[in-house]
Amino acid sequence: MTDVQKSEHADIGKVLPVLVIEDASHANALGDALVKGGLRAAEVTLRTAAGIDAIRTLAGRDDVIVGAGTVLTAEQAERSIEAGARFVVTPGFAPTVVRACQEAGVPVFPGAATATEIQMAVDAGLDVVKFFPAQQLGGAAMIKALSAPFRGVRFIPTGGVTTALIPEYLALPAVLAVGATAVAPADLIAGERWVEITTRAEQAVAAASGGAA
Ligand SMILES: O=C(O)C(=O)C[C@H](O)[C@H](O)COP(=O)(O)O
Repeated sequence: MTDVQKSEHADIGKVLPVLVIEDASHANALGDALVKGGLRAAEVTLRTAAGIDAIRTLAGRDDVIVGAGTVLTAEQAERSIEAGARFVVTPGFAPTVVRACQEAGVPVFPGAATATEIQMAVDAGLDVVKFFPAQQLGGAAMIKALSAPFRGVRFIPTGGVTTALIPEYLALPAVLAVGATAVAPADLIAGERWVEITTRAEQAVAAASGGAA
């Protein structure tokens, strides 16, 4: 693994909002809402056509660390990185995508749901995986079990992670951060409900630091 990757792990913080943005013109107001709520990293999914433009907009800000999510192909990884993505997240493990990110020197957090997939990530030189879909796979108990043989691996559980579940996941030393759409759900973004998103961000930050969810 590269030094770049290691040194950037901490930059995503403890809570990574997973964003589904339908209209790229929402990106800046959304960035403001998240930053105001105490979050600085965000994963913009490529589930929507606006994803790349939203990444480009957020990458232009020095108060936001933006990554790309739902990256399924090497070409999407390259386009995201060209748009300014500082990290790449994938739902499963694709060697071509991992390689494209490594060649670009950009951290990649591939999805892993089984010991075999974690082992593939380790074999590719990685030490951080997205554990997806976390809650459906057995949640914190499953990560605890999987982390026993993979001592150096850190997990970003994502999928079904509510604010109330954040403390349980972050209590595990193997958990680097949690990912969730719950901080800024697509309907709140589309409805431009920035105050509510800031409140949700604040609640997530409080939950992550051991305060009330
Ligand atoms: O499209 C992707 O690759 C993803 O990023 C999947 C998301 O991480 C989860 O769907 C988030 O799950 P929820 O927080 O339960 O909504």
